[in-house]
Amino acid sequence: MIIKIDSKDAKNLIPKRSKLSSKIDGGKVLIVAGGAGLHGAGILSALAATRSGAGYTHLMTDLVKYPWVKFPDFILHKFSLTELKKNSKDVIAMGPGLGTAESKKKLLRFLIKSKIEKVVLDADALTMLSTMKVKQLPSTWILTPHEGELARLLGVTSTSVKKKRVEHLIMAQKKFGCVVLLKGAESLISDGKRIQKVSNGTVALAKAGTGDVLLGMIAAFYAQGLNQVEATVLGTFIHGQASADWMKKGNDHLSLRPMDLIEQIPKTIFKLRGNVVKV
Ligand SMILES: NC(=O)C1=CN([C@@H]2O[C@H](COP(=O)(O)OP(=O)(O)OC[C@H]3O[C@@H](n4cnc5c(N)ncnc54)[C@H](O)[C@@H]3O)[C@@H](O)[C@H]2O)[C@@H](O)CC1
Ligand SMILES: Nc1ncnc2c1ncn2[C@@H]1O[C@H](COP(=O)(O)OP(=O)(O)O)[C@@H](O)[C@H]1O
Repeated sequence: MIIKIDSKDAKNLIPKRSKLSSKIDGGKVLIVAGGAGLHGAGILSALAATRSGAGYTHLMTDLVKYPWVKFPDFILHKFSLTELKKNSKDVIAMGPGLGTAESKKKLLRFLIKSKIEKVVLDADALTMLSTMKVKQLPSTWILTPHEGELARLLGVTSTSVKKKRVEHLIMAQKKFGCVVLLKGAESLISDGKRIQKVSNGTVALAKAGTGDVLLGMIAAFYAQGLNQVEATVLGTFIHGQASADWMKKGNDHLSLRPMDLIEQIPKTIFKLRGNVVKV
C-alpha cells in the first residue's frame, strides 16, 4: 500500500520553536556542492536550508575563490577533507554541481567508510555512488534520485524506471538500505517499511535547480530533529506546495525560477501551520 501525504500529515511534522529557542535548536547543515561553473547549485541548496529553519548553514564549495560573494547567510569553506571531518556530526548534504573528480570521490568515500550518521546524497554524489562498490549505507542516510539517477544507481535504463517506478524504488532501497526518494511529478519515498507518496508538486518544478532547493530543505528539516523519513516527507511536501502556492498567485508554470521557490518557502510553511494568509 502506498500512503499519500496530505497537508495535515505535513503540518504535524513542521518543527516548532519556543520563545527561548536558540540557533542550536535549528541544528547544523553542511552543504557540499557547487564546483567550478556550477556555484549556483550550492547557493540554491544553502539558501533553501536557511529558509527552511537550519540554525547554521555551512557551504563547502568553490565559491570561496570569488570575492563577489553576496550571501552572508552561510559559512563558507573550500573543499577539504579536514573540514568535512570537523563537521561530520552535522547533517551533510552533498551533490549538486559537485562534479565527479577524484577529489570529490574522496569526500564521499570518507562519509561512507566512516558511516557518518546523517547524510543526504543528490545529483553528482549519486553519480559517484553509482560507480562505487558499496554494500549498504547507514539506514539514516537519504538518497534523492530522479529517474535518470535511480537508473544509474541500479544499472538499468531510465525507461525501465519510468515504467515501473515503485519496483525500482524498492530495489534501490534494498540495495542501499537507507531512505530513497524517487523524485518526479509523483515523488515516492521508501524506508523499507512503507512507501509514501507526495504529489502536490506542479509542473513548474520541471526546471534545473529545483532539485538543489529540495536537497537543502530536506537537510534543514533533518537537522531540526526530524528523523530521516520525516525530513524527506516534509521537505518534499513543502517543496511541492511552494510551487503550487507560487502558481496560485497568478504565475505561469513556465516561469518559475528556483529562487522563486526559495522565496516562497516562508509563506508556504506559515500557511501550512494553519495561519490564514494570502499565499
Ligand atoms: N545553478 C547551477 O549551477 C545548477 C547546477 N546543476 C548541476 O549541474 C550538473 C549537471 O546537471 P544535469 O541537469 O545535466 O544533471 P542530471 O543528472 O539531472 O541530467 C543528466 C542526464 O540525466 C538524464 N536525466 C535527467 N533527469 C532525468 C529524468 N527525470 N528522467 C530520466 N533521465 C533523466 C538525462 O539524460 C540528462 O541529460 C549537476 O551537478 C547539477 O547538480 C543543476 O542542479 C541545475 C542548477
Ligand atoms: N512535472 C513535475 N511535476 C511535479 N514535480 C516535478 C515535475 N518535474 C520535476 N518535478 C520536481 O522537480 C524537482 C527536480 O529535481 P531534479 O531533477 O533533481 O533537478 P535539478 O537537479 O536540476 O535541480 C524534483 O523535486 C521533482 O520531483
